[in-house]
Amino acid sequence: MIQLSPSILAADFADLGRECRKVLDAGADMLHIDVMDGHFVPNISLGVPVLASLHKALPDAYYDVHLMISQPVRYAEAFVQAGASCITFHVEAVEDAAGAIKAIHALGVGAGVSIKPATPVEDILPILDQVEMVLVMSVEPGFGGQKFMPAAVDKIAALDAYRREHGLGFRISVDGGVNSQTGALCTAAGADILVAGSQVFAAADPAAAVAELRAL
Ligand SMILES: O=C(CO)[C@H](O)[C@H](O)COP(=O)(O)O
Repeated sequence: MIQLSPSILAADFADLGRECRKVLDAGADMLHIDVMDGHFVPNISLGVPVLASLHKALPDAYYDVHLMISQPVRYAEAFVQAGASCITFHVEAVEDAAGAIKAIHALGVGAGVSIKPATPVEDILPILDQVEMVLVMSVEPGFGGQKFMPAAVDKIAALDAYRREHGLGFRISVDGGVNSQTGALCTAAGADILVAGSQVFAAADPAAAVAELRAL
Protein backbone atom coordinates (compact mmCIF):
# COMPACT_ATOMS: atom_id res chain seq x y z
CA MET A 1 0.00 0.00 0.00
CA ILE A 2 1.52 3.32 -1.09
CA GLN A 3 1.24 6.05 1.50
CA LEU A 4 1.24 9.78 0.95
CA SER A 5 2.98 12.22 3.27
CA PRO A 6 2.36 15.80 2.08
CA SER A 7 5.24 18.11 2.94
CA ILE A 8 3.96 21.17 4.76
CA LEU A 9 6.84 23.24 3.42
CA ALA A 10 4.64 24.25 0.50
CA ALA A 11 1.60 25.03 2.66
CA ASP A 12 0.32 28.49 3.49
CA PHE A 13 1.80 28.87 6.98
CA ALA A 14 -0.77 31.54 7.83
CA ASP A 15 -3.44 28.90 7.44
CA LEU A 16 -1.51 25.78 8.35
CA GLY A 17 -4.06 23.97 10.49
CA ARG A 18 -6.81 24.28 7.92
CA GLU A 19 -4.51 23.32 5.03
CA CYS A 20 -3.34 20.22 6.89
CA ARG A 21 -6.86 19.21 7.82
CA LYS A 22 -7.84 19.52 4.17
CA VAL A 23 -5.13 17.11 2.93
CA LEU A 24 -5.84 14.66 5.75
CA ASP A 25 -9.55 14.75 4.93
CA ALA A 26 -8.57 14.14 1.30
CA GLY A 27 -6.83 10.91 2.28
CA ALA A 28 -3.23 11.81 3.09
CA ASP A 29 -1.80 9.22 5.48
CA MET A 30 0.44 11.55 7.46
CA LEU A 31 1.99 15.01 7.48
CA HIS A 32 5.65 15.51 6.56
CA ILE A 33 7.16 18.16 8.81
CA ASP A 34 10.27 19.74 7.24
CA VAL A 35 12.55 21.12 9.94
CA MET A 36 15.51 23.20 8.68
CA ASP A 37 18.09 24.98 10.79
CA GLY A 38 19.93 27.23 8.32
CA HIS A 39 23.10 25.24 9.06
CA PHE A 40 22.69 21.68 7.81
CA VAL A 41 20.71 23.16 4.93
CA PRO A 42 20.75 26.74 3.62
CA ASN A 43 17.21 27.53 4.72
CA ILE A 44 15.19 27.94 7.92
CA SER A 45 11.66 26.59 8.05
CA LEU A 46 9.87 25.80 11.31
CA GLY A 47 10.48 24.30 14.71
CA VAL A 48 9.00 22.74 17.81
CA PRO A 49 6.27 25.35 18.57
CA VAL A 50 4.75 24.95 15.11
CA LEU A 51 4.54 21.17 15.49
CA ALA A 52 3.09 21.56 18.99
CA SER A 53 0.36 23.87 17.68
CA LEU A 54 -0.43 21.57 14.78
CA HIS A 55 -0.58 18.58 17.12
CA LYS A 56 -2.97 20.47 19.38
CA ALA A 57 -5.22 21.30 16.43
CA LEU A 58 -4.95 17.85 14.81
CA PRO A 59 -4.10 15.40 17.61
CA ASP A 60 -4.90 12.25 15.65
CA ALA A 61 -2.60 12.98 12.70
CA TYR A 62 0.62 11.02 12.19
CA TYR A 63 3.56 13.45 12.20
CA ASP A 64 6.46 12.32 10.00
CA VAL A 65 9.19 14.69 11.21
CA HIS A 66 12.19 15.20 8.91
CA LEU A 67 15.06 16.87 10.75
CA MET A 68 17.31 18.65 8.26
CA ILE A 69 19.41 19.94 11.13
CA SER A 70 22.97 19.57 12.34
CA GLN A 71 22.21 18.19 15.80
CA PRO A 72 19.19 15.90 15.41
CA VAL A 73 19.73 13.97 18.65
CA ARG A 74 19.84 17.15 20.70
CA TYR A 75 16.39 18.22 19.50
CA ALA A 76 14.64 14.87 19.01
CA GLU A 77 13.07 14.79 22.47
CA ALA A 78 11.53 18.26 22.07
CA PHE A 79 9.95 17.20 18.78
CA VAL A 80 8.60 14.00 20.31
CA GLN A 81 7.10 15.98 23.19
CA ALA A 82 5.53 18.30 20.62
CA GLY A 83 3.83 15.36 18.92
CA ALA A 84 6.27 13.74 16.45
CA SER A 85 5.18 10.20 15.54
CA CYS A 86 8.52 9.31 13.98
CA ILE A 87 11.81 11.15 13.65
CA THR A 88 14.03 11.03 10.58
CA PHE A 89 17.58 12.35 10.77
CA HIS A 90 20.24 12.74 8.10
CA VAL A 91 23.12 10.28 8.18
CA GLU A 92 25.39 13.14 6.97
CA ALA A 93 24.57 15.11 10.14
CA VAL A 94 25.74 12.59 12.74
CA GLU A 95 28.95 10.81 13.65
CA ASP A 96 27.19 7.89 15.29
CA ALA A 97 24.13 6.88 13.29
CA ALA A 98 23.43 3.76 15.40
CA GLY A 99 23.56 5.93 18.52
CA ALA A 100 21.13 8.43 16.99
CA ILE A 101 18.69 5.61 16.18
CA LYS A 102 18.94 4.26 19.75
CA ALA A 103 18.32 7.74 21.16
CA ILE A 104 15.21 8.17 18.98
CA HIS A 105 13.88 4.72 19.88
CA ALA A 106 14.41 5.51 23.56
CA LEU A 107 11.89 8.34 23.10
CA GLY A 108 9.29 5.77 22.07
CA VAL A 109 8.96 6.67 18.38
CA GLY A 110 10.09 5.19 15.08
CA ALA A 111 13.44 6.19 13.60
CA GLY A 112 14.16 7.03 9.99
CA VAL A 113 17.43 7.79 8.28
CA SER A 114 17.69 10.08 5.27
CA ILE A 115 20.34 10.37 2.57
CA LYS A 116 21.11 13.39 0.42
CA PRO A 117 21.46 12.97 -3.36
CA ALA A 118 25.26 12.66 -3.12
CA THR A 119 25.22 10.04 -0.37
CA PRO A 120 25.36 6.45 -1.61
CA VAL A 121 23.06 3.77 -0.25
CA GLU A 122 26.17 1.84 0.84
CA ASP A 123 26.72 4.42 3.61
CA ILE A 124 23.62 3.28 5.46
CA LEU A 125 23.68 -0.49 4.84
CA PRO A 126 25.05 -1.25 8.35
CA ILE A 127 22.09 0.46 10.04
CA LEU A 128 19.23 -0.69 7.85
CA ASP A 129 18.33 -3.44 10.32
CA GLN A 130 17.75 -0.77 12.99
CA VAL A 131 15.45 1.76 11.27
CA GLU A 132 11.76 1.80 10.48
CA MET A 133 12.22 4.05 7.45
CA VAL A 134 14.73 5.28 4.89
CA LEU A 135 14.05 8.67 3.32
CA VAL A 136 15.70 9.05 -0.08
CA MET A 137 16.15 12.71 -1.02
CA SER A 138 15.41 13.24 -4.70
CA VAL A 139 16.40 16.91 -4.49
CA GLU A 140 19.11 18.72 -2.56
CA PRO A 141 17.44 19.31 0.82
CA GLY A 142 16.61 22.89 1.71
CA PHE A 143 13.91 24.08 -0.64
CA GLY A 144 10.63 22.88 -2.05
CA GLY A 145 9.65 23.09 -5.69
CA GLN A 146 12.87 21.64 -7.15
CA LYS A 147 13.21 19.22 -10.03
CA PHE A 148 13.24 15.49 -9.23
CA MET A 149 16.69 13.86 -9.58
CA PRO A 150 16.22 10.52 -11.38
CA ALA A 151 19.22 8.92 -9.62
CA ALA A 152 16.90 8.54 -6.61
CA VAL A 153 15.04 5.80 -8.48
CA ASP A 154 18.16 3.58 -8.59
CA LYS A 155 18.69 4.14 -4.86
CA ILE A 156 15.12 3.11 -4.12
CA ALA A 157 15.55 -0.02 -6.23
CA ALA A 158 18.82 -0.87 -4.44
CA LEU A 159 17.20 -0.39 -1.01
CA ASP A 160 14.22 -2.50 -2.03
CA ALA A 161 16.49 -5.30 -3.28
CA TYR A 162 18.55 -5.14 -0.06
CA ARG A 163 15.56 -5.37 2.25
CA ARG A 164 14.16 -8.33 0.33
CA GLU A 165 17.52 -10.10 0.35
CA HIS A 166 17.98 -9.53 4.10
CA GLY A 167 14.35 -9.86 5.19
CA LEU A 168 14.21 -6.33 6.58
CA GLY A 169 11.05 -4.32 7.22
CA PHE A 170 12.05 -0.67 6.83
CA ARG A 171 9.80 1.45 4.64
CA ILE A 172 11.21 3.46 1.74
CA SER A 173 10.12 7.08 1.43
CA VAL A 174 11.12 9.55 -1.28
CA ASP A 175 11.16 13.33 -0.96
CA GLY A 176 11.57 16.09 -3.52
CA GLY A 177 10.01 16.88 -6.87
CA VAL A 178 7.44 14.10 -6.51
CA ASN A 179 4.47 14.35 -8.86
CA SER A 180 2.35 11.74 -10.60
CA GLN A 181 5.07 10.97 -13.18
CA THR A 182 8.12 10.85 -10.89
CA GLY A 183 6.06 9.26 -8.11
CA ALA A 184 5.10 6.42 -10.45
CA LEU A 185 8.79 5.75 -11.18
CA CYS A 186 9.49 5.64 -7.43
CA THR A 187 6.65 3.30 -6.53
CA ALA A 188 7.62 0.99 -9.41
CA ALA A 189 11.15 0.87 -7.95
CA GLY A 190 9.86 -0.02 -4.48
CA ALA A 191 9.00 3.22 -2.67
CA ASP A 192 6.25 2.87 -0.04
CA ILE A 193 5.80 6.51 0.94
CA LEU A 194 5.67 9.54 -1.36
CA VAL A 195 6.49 12.92 0.16
CA ALA A 196 5.05 15.69 -1.98
CA GLY A 197 4.94 19.39 -1.18
CA SER A 198 4.19 21.70 -4.09
CA GLN A 199 2.26 19.03 -5.93
CA VAL A 200 -0.25 18.92 -3.08
CA PHE A 201 -0.30 22.24 -1.24
CA ALA A 202 0.30 24.47 -4.26
CA ALA A 203 -2.35 22.66 -6.31
CA ALA A 204 -5.57 24.47 -7.16
CA ASP A 205 -7.35 21.47 -5.66
CA PRO A 206 -5.15 19.83 -2.96
CA ALA A 207 -7.72 17.10 -2.38
CA ALA A 208 -7.59 16.10 -6.06
CA ALA A 209 -3.77 16.12 -5.95
CA VAL A 210 -3.78 13.79 -2.93
CA ALA A 211 -6.22 11.45 -4.66
CA GLU A 212 -4.08 11.37 -7.83
CA LEU A 213 -0.88 10.49 -5.95
CA ARG A 214 -2.61 7.94 -3.74
CA ALA A 215 -3.89 6.15 -6.81
CA LEU A 216 -0.38 5.46 -8.14
O1 LIG B 1 12.50 18.24 2.21
C1 LIG B 1 12.16 19.00 1.36
C2 LIG B 1 13.12 19.98 0.81
O2 LIG B 1 14.27 19.86 1.52
C3 LIG B 1 10.74 18.99 0.88
O3 LIG B 1 10.02 18.03 1.61
C4 LIG B 1 10.64 18.62 -0.55
O4 LIG B 1 11.40 19.43 -1.36
C5 LIG B 1 9.20 18.52 -0.95
O5 LIG B 1 8.82 19.59 -1.70
P1 LIG B 1 8.40 19.48 -3.24
O6 LIG B 1 7.44 18.34 -3.34
O7 LIG B 1 7.80 20.81 -3.49
O8 LIG B 1 9.65 19.21 -4.00
